[in-house]
Amino acid sequence: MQITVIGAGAIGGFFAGLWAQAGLNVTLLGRARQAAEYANGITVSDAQGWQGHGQPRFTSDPAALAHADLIVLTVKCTATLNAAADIAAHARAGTVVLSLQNGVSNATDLAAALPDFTVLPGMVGFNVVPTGPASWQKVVSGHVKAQRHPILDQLAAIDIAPVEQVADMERIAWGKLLLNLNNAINALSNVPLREELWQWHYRRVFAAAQRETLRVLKQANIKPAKVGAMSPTLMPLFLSLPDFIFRPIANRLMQISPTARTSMCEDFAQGKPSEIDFLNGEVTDLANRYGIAAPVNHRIVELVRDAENGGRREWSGRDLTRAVLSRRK
Ligand SMILES: NC(=O)C1=CN([C@@H]2O[C@H](COP(=O)(O)OP(=O)(O)OC[C@H]3O[C@@H](n4cnc5c(N)ncnc54)[C@H](OP(=O)(O)O)[C@@H]3O)[C@@H](O)[C@H]2O)C=CC1
Ligand SMILES: CC(C)(CO)C(=O)C(=O)O
Repeated sequence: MQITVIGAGAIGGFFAGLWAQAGLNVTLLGRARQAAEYANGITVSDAQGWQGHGQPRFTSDPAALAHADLIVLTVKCTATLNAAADIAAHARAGTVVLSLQNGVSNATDLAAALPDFTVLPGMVGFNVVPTGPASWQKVVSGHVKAQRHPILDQLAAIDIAPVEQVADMERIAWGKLLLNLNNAINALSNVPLREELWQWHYRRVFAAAQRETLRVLKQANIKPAKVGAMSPTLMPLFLSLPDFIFRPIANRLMQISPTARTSMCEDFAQGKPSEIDFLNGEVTDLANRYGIAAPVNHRIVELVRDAENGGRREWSGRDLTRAVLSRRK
């Protein structure tokens, strides 16, 4: 049974290393420039002190997809269709493709591009950061979930990040998207996740984006699942609490290491296009389809696009609140 992970970044590097150290047969399909970095395997760890080392095969040749029994896609949403073209060109028809990406539309897009393959949506509920070359650490508590399929049984019992199989991923994907509404705020703040969430002004913007999204989802009759420590409807209330109440409760509910940053913050740092269209952009698209306004998410999309085009990147909580919330009407 061969697993090929496409994308040797944070999520791909972490899972390829984790699964290889657990004894699974793993190939990591990355870019040619990454070959030297991954030549001696991958160190994986968590923030509680666990550490392991795995040695997946590294290749930058998509022809290697011909040997895969399970393909795990860990590229950014902006790269999904290019990766799908590689899969269509090289992998065997019928191969299972698991998307471990954020957003709600990757699996649908993949299924449309790969009609002869079995596509499974998946969700990674935690954050991964580099701790050195070919060295990845899980720095936020959380789970991995995926659409049920027998081929995933081999990933179910792996410590640190077991893959839980579920019957319906749509509600879970929307539950995760509610958390990912913070990715843009974190990127625009340009401070680590914990430092950002510890500030009421940033949380106000996050809560407003969530409230608006919950209203849109209600119209669309989508009931987002609980993905983090709290139900989706309680989250905006919790985020709106003053710091002196929020911080001690948050400390008990979630582990966020001081180095954690959202993946969009990393995109900004590396000058890569962000996934904004697949996160807050999904909300504004859905709102448009139902003829309702989503000014908070709309404004956040605008600010991220502006930052990507050279505009302001380091927003204080107060300035961001003013820029997003004062123009709501
Ligand atoms: N980072 C995190 O902690 C979390 C990320 N996620 C989600 O997981 C997904 C992956 O994110 P992340 O790991 O951070 O992304 P990264 O940008 O760190 O890694 C993606 C890698 O895939 C490479 N890539 C893109 N297309 C191909 C291709 N066709 N063949 C081979 N390699 C390719 C990219 O190379 P290049 O840059 O050259 O294109 C890059 O090295 C995203 O949807 C993200 O939102 C979910 C939870 C947490
Ligand atoms: C941080 C986390 C886990 C939730 O926002 C994430 O999904 C990301 O960084 O993209």
